[in-house]
Amino acid sequence: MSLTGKTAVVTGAAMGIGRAVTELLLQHGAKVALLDVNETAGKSLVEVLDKLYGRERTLFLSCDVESEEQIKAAFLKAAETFGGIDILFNNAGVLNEDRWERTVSINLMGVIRGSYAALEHMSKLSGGRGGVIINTSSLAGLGPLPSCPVYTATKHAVVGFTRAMAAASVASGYGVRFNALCPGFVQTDLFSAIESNLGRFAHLAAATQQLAEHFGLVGMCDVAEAALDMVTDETKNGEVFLVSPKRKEYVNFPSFVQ
Ligand SMILES: NC(=O)C1=CN([C@@H]2O[C@H](COP(=O)(O)OP(=O)(O)OC[C@H]3O[C@@H](n4cnc5c(N)ncnc54)[C@H](O)[C@@H]3O)[C@@H](O)[C@H]2O)C=CC1
Ligand SMILES: CC/C=C\CC(=O)/C=C/C=C\C=C\C=C\[C@@H](O)[C@@H](O)C/C=C\CCC(=O)O
Repeated sequence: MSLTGKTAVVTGAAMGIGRAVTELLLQHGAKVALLDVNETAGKSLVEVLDKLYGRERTLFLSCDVESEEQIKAAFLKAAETFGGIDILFNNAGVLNEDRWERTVSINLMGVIRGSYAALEHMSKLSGGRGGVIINTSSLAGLGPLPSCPVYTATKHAVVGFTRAMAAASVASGYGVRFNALCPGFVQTDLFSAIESNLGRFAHLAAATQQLAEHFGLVGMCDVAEAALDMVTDETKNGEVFLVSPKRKEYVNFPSFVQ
């Protein structure tokens, strides 16, 4: 799948992994609607991107993925501006074990809200032209992090939701692929703020720091390239891409259907 002329929506696009994916999508010819709750960061990034790629290929929309209303409005504006939506990257996420309901609302419910709102524009059953949705999970979506059980739960749930939606899409004829991205530790603001966000598990911060040292940091470019692979390879549906310093691979899950 060529990205030239395609329209992508990226949530949490203003910083970190979302910014890296946004820039890679633009480099490959896509138009990108950048959605983020951080208006200052979003607007200053778009100023930079406009100089590199032209004003007609980017659009910043202030959007809190905790709000279905804001998601729907942003997706409608993106579709009206660029003539439809082909790619959605549900990337916005936080790690906060103290404010754990908000963590669930953003990391899991935000992915569900975004996926369902995007299908209104992307599904072939509702006049869309199909496409692909990439949901950002984590290596913590494949194995537990004792220092952040709620974050772990949201990321495991994103994997399960993505794989189920991939099957539902085939069975329903949406024409929309669903894949999950599972990065290891990446040097971003989220990663930098871990120790102050572990809440009742703050006493486990050292163990998590040791785990990060054990795994090492994965490069932002490697993460973005993995996301791009799941976008452009039209054979990928229901796939989970693990990206850590030592492993860049699609995960094989056991089948329990006898
Ligand atoms: N940094 C890491 O080690 C890893 C991060 N991830 C995941 O990658 C995704 C991006 O995280 P990072 O780039 O590391 O974090 P980051 O903190 O650098 O960027 C997150 C972006 O999401 C935005 N955001 C936060 N809450 C939002 C909301 N309610 N609505 C809209 N935008 C919102 C922030 O303003 C920010 O621009 C998250 O889902 C995170 O769980 C996954 C694996 C590893
Ligand atoms: C703390 C989260 C930091 C950044 C966000 C993120 O999603 C990063 C995830 C990176 C790696 C996750 C690794 C998960 C590993 C698990 O499968 C188990 O191997 C960990 C088991 C024990 C951890 C030891 C401990 O923390 O006590």
